[in-house]
This record gives sequence, C-alpha cells and structure tokens, in this order.
Amino acid sequence: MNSIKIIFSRFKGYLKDYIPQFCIAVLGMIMAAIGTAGSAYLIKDVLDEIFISKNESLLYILPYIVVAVFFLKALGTYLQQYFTAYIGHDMVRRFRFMLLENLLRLDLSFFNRLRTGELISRNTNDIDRIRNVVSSMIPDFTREVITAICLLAVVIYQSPKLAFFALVVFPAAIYPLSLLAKKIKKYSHQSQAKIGDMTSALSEIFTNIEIIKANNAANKELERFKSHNERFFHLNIKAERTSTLVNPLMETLGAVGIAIVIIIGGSEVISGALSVGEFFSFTTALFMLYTPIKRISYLYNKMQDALAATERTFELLNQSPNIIGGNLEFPKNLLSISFNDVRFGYDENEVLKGVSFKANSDEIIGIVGTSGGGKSTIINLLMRFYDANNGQILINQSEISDFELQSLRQNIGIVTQRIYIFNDTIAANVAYGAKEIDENRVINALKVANAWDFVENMEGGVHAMLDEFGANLSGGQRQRIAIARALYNEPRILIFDEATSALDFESERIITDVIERIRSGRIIFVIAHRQSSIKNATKILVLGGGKVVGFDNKEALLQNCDAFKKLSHIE
Ligand SMILES: Nc1ncnc2c1ncn2[C@@H]1O[C@H](COP(=O)(O)OP(=O)(O)OP(=O)(O)O)[C@@H](O)[C@H]1O
Repeated sequence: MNSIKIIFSRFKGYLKDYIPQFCIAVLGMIMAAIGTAGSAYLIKDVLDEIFISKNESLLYILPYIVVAVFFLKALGTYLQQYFTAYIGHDMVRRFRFMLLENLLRLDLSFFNRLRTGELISRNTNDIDRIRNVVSSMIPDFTREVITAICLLAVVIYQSPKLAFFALVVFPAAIYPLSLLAKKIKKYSHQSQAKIGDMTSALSEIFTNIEIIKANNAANKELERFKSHNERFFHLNIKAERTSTLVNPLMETLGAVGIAIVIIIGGSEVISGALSVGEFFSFTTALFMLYTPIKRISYLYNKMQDALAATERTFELLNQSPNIIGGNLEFPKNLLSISFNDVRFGYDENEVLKGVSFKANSDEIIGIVGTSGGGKSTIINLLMRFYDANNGQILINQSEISDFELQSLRQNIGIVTQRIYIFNDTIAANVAYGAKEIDENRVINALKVANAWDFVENMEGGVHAMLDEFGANLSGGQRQRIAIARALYNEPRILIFDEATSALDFESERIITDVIERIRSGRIIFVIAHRQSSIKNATKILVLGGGKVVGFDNKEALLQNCDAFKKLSHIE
C-alpha cells in the first residue's frame, strides 16, 4: 500500500486544482458502485417475488427498477470516466510543460550527463504513464474499492455465514500477490530505463544519418539497436510472465471459495434456512465482487510501474541549476575581461590549469593552441555554461557570477563552426531569442555582417524562408546570417569559435573584415586554427597543456614563443 500512498501524496497538490471535476468523478464512482451492488441485490426480489412467489404486481415494477439501476451505473461510469480523463490529460499538459521549463533552466553539464533520447523518453513516455496514473489508476482504484465495499455489504447482508466461508480465501491471496507486485516493480524500473536507451540510440542514428551512410555503418548501428531491443523484449516478457500469473492465481483461489459456497449454501437452501433468491443474490454479488478485487490487484501492480515513472519524473522536476546569476546588469562600457589563475575540469581531469590573461576594450583576441587544449572551454566559462573550480573571471572589476545571467548572455554574441539555422524567415533567424522582431535592427545587423547584399536579392528579402540547417544557403552565407544573429543584440563581447574554419578564403576574408569593423567598444575573441583567421588580432593567447604559454601580438610571439612558432609551422 506504500506505493499508493506515495503516488497520492505526489499528486495531492496538483489534484487540488481539479476539485469540481474530481467531485463529479467521485459522484460518478459512487453512482456506478451503487448501481453494481443494486443490480446484484435486485436478483433476490426478482427470483423470490416474481418467479417463486409469483407476485404479479411486482412484475411491472421490478423491471423498471432494474433499468433505473443499470442507468445509474451507466451514467456514473460515464461521468467518472470523462472527468477523470479530463484531469489526466490536463495534468499531462502541465507536467510536460513544467518538465521542459525546468530542464531548460538546468546547467549544460546536466545535458552532458543525460542523453537526448533519454530526456525525450522521459518527457513523453514517463509523462504518459503519469496520465495513466491520474486518469485511470487513481479513479479506477477508488471506484473498485467503493464497488467492492458495496458488493461486500450485499454479500454479508444476504448471508453472513456464507460470506464468512467465501471470504476467508481472500487473505490467503494477499501474500503471493504482494510478492508478484515487488517483482513487477523491479522489471518495470529496468524496462523504463531500457526505453531511454532505445530512444537515445534512435535519436543518435537519425541525427547522424549522413555519417552512418558515408561510413557504411548501418549494420553496426542495427546490431547495437538490436541488442537494446532484445533486452527490452526480454524485460517485458519477464514482466508479463509475472503479471499474467496474477489472474490464474486469483481465479484458482476464487474457485475454492465458490466450491465452499456451493456446499454450504446448497445445504442451507435444501434445509430451508436460505431462500433461492437470497442464495442467487448472494452468489451474483460474490461473482461480481471478483471483478473489482481482480481489478484492484491488477491496478496495484500497474501502480508499481507508474510509481517508477512518477519517481523518475519528480526526480527531474526537482533538479535545480547550480549556475545562478547575480544582480548586476552588464556594464554599458565594457573596459576589460580578466582571467586570474582560472582552473577548471569537466570531470576530475583538469582542462585549464591556472589560466591568466587580460583583454581590453577594442581588442581582438585570437586564441590558438593544440586541439583539445581548452580553447572552447575558456568560452564556456565566459558564457557561464560552467563555473570555474578555482580562480576569478572579472568583467571590468566585477566577478562574472555577480552579473544577471540573462544580461550577461545577452551581451555575448557567439558564432560557432556549427551553424544553427531554424526553419523560419531570415528575420526570425537573425532576431532569434528576442521577444519581438525589429526589422530595422535585423537589416542593420545583416548589413554589418555583410549579408545584406545576398538577402536583399532573395525573394521576400528578410521574410524569405530558410530551410532547416540553412540548406538553401551557401556555407559563407549561413555563417554571415549567424554573425548577424550574434550582432542583433549589439553585444559587447563577441566570440568566433572556429567560425571560419569550414569556409573558403574569400568567405573568410569577408568575415575577418566584418570583425575588424565591429571591434570598437567591444572585446572580440577569435578561436582559430588558421593563421589567416586571426590576422587582425591585437593579441594572441597561446594555450598549451591547459596553461597560457604565450600572450602577445603576432610578431612578438613569432620571436619568443616556441609553441606559437610550432603552430605556425604546422600550418
Ligand atoms: N562537455 C565536456 N565534458 C567532458 N569533457 C569535455 C567536454 N568538453 C570538452 N571536454 C574536454 O576538455 C578538453 C578541452 O576541450 P576544448 O573543447 O576546450 O578544446 P579546444 O582547444 O577547443 O579543442 P579543439 O581545437 O579541438 O576544438 C578536451 O580534452 C575535451 O575532451
């Protein structure tokens, strides 16, 4: 019963918002339960009065009462089902939204830990199981309990002695049923985790389909998927094997009860202690009792399954971000950014091992170093996607953590090698994230980004639709749209993370010209492998082994920084 308590307590707060619907549903449950018990009770009068006593006056009354009782049951069932379904669907809508709302608040490190597929599975599968709990399990459970109580009342009323013998078998059923419930809960936990694995595998396959085809890796992926799929199948079969045991077990025990009833009840009818009508009313109620009790045990097992999903969902809902902003607005005049002995690792391996440098307004800082040397990590810390483990990052003279997160990120424009283009108009792509699209600002940003020429010539101009991933643009054009987006909010800090590495020299030149033009009043970071991308950098930060091994202008570095000389040489 513990799981039912947990589920009830989890949803209690939310169910409060549905009191009118809930009251109507409960009324429906009571009507249905009374209807069910009433129909069993009526058997006695129908048999004893009409068929045995041949009471003609009741012949024309009882059938109407029978119809009325069944109508009560039907109306009650309808009300209960409709209103509980309403509550279930509405709660699912709220939970899905709350879950996504909370997930979007969480730190990037959280998303590194959980795979996309698993998150999707939790947002769809698990939530749907919750709907099941709310719209069918809780109400069904309640209804079946009320029905069972009403039927029990009929059974005991008709013959307390027979009821005693018929019902002693039920306690005997409880122990094996509770053992089965435990097993079902275990399998259900495992199977839900497996769904997460499968969704992850699928999402990985579909996002990387080009690579899979290019590498002829379809069979390998199929093999991988096959093993998840088979494991899922085995878990489900194990769960089925256990849960299908519940019915036969109940039926066999039920048969023992019925056998006892026939022996004792039959002898009572023969001796005249019980009327035929009473006996049949008793047995009908007893047979009917079998359904709610079977349903209760079935629902109890299903609840184990739902409990696992509920716990998983609440676990996500209760996660909170570690990276929280302060109260400072980003300064209107950006003077400097300083890293003072910054240390950081994504896990126990330290990536930045005491990085210090200072960048001033109007400067273009090139960041170079070996692959995996920590260049993008510096940017991740500047964006506050992660927080440094040690050391300080200062903007003007304030700690980065003192700034409001939104204000900080609004003042950092970032262009990466990977381009995010949404299936929307050019204007919506450029003003992405803004509450409203300011067309003049869009055009201005496009002009500064050197993109206006080609946008102007497109059909629809800024209202032209872009395909997903920007398939209807060239690489350089896509990159310039991305720059316009980074510029739209007129940020004080701009970051180009390998933004030009996939472009030809002409497109790269256009972009380096843009960078040169917008440097005033800003600090610009350019991460690049190619020297040509940082030809206009005022200073270059050379990273090696997680440390700064050089920070100066190009000429000075070529003179006295071996690591930089080596990098230039490779190129
Ligand atoms: N999200 C992450 N979780 C764990 N480790 C990470 C994560 N991102 C990067 N790393 C590790 O941190 C180190 C530095 O990565 P970073 O991306 O900063 O290097 P980089 O200098 O930008 O490399 P590249 O030039 O290849 O882009 C690498 O060893 C990388 O494996």
